[in-house]
Amino acid sequence: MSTHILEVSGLKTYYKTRLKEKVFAVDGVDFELEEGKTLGIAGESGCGKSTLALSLMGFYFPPLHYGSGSIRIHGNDIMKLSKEQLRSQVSGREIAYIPQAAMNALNPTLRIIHFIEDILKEHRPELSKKQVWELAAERFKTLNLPEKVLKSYPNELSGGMKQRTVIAISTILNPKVLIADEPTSALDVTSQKAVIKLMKDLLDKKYIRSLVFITHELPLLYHVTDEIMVMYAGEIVERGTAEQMIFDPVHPYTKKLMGSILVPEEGMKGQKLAAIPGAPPNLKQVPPGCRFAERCTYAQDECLVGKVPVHTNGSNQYRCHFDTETLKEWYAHEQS
Ligand SMILES: Nc1ncnc2c1ncn2[C@@H]1O[C@H](COP(=O)(O)OP(=O)(O)OP(=O)(O)O)[C@@H](O)[C@H]1O
Repeated sequence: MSTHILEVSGLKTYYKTRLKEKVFAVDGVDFELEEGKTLGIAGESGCGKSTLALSLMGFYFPPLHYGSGSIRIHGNDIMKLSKEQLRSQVSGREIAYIPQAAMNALNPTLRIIHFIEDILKEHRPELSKKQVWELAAERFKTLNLPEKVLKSYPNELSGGMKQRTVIAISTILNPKVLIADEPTSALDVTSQKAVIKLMKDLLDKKYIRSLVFITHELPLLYHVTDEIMVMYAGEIVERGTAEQMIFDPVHPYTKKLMGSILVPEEGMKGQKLAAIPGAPPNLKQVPPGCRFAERCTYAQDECLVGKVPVHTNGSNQYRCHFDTETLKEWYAHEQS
């Protein structure tokens, strides 16, 4: 039996602008996530990471539209459900999403317990107010968060505590998959570590079964995730184990992204995505052939036309016209 908790196949979603133009932000994405595993998603700004996260939740509200493809959680295609079924059966229970800057979106006039009461009122209506408090207090205790936070207002909490609180609230229903979009950005290093520890605790205690972690902080992905997927212009261009993606990337784009951290681990600290000359293509009108070709130093005429093959070598998959041997030869030549 498949141990895949999440299986995404041929997913295409797009924005429709006010001028009725389509922005193909997620353009044929396939991947699966095993139970108990953590997957990192990296890529430059605008490559479609957040749109993929929203799409996985089934959050299709204009201007975002579903095009085609399936999203299966434990084999059940959530795209076959109505909006109401998605809201009541999937969101928060099967899959939870913490958007970028979620901690700043908490209503400042409400105490933290209120947000938990709101969720449980909808999903566990049989619980009394006292039982909700007990459940919340127990959860906070096991996650090393002080119980008194439940009585606090959001603005009384530090940034790091607020973010950990948001994560605890979002996972109160024990969702199978948690998608965290840049959960550590804008936090100091100590708070980042506390947020990472909290997410590891959620997995260890089986409050969540799998984690999708979106971030620009490559060293974080290496330490937190089992696998990393790199997106470029709405597509997945490479996927592999965290170790392979950081230290032995195959796709020219991943190579450029990761190039700056091919140094001993200690040296990775503080590294961010390296700037790559040029800009990604306009997602309203994606070019034929390889989408990275214009910026790729290895591109040849054939890259500009035709379908780009996906190569599989063990756990590594990448989308490029060239085989691994050829690419590695070029890389070695460049270094010598
Ligand atoms: N509401 C919207 N309407 C039209 N286009 C949008 C909308 N939101 C995002 N886009 C476009 O969709 C594409 C993907 O954006 P998305 O925010 O998913 O990228 P991202 O990789 O998450 O970037 P970042 O790291 O900056 O959050 C971009 O071209 C962006 O301009």
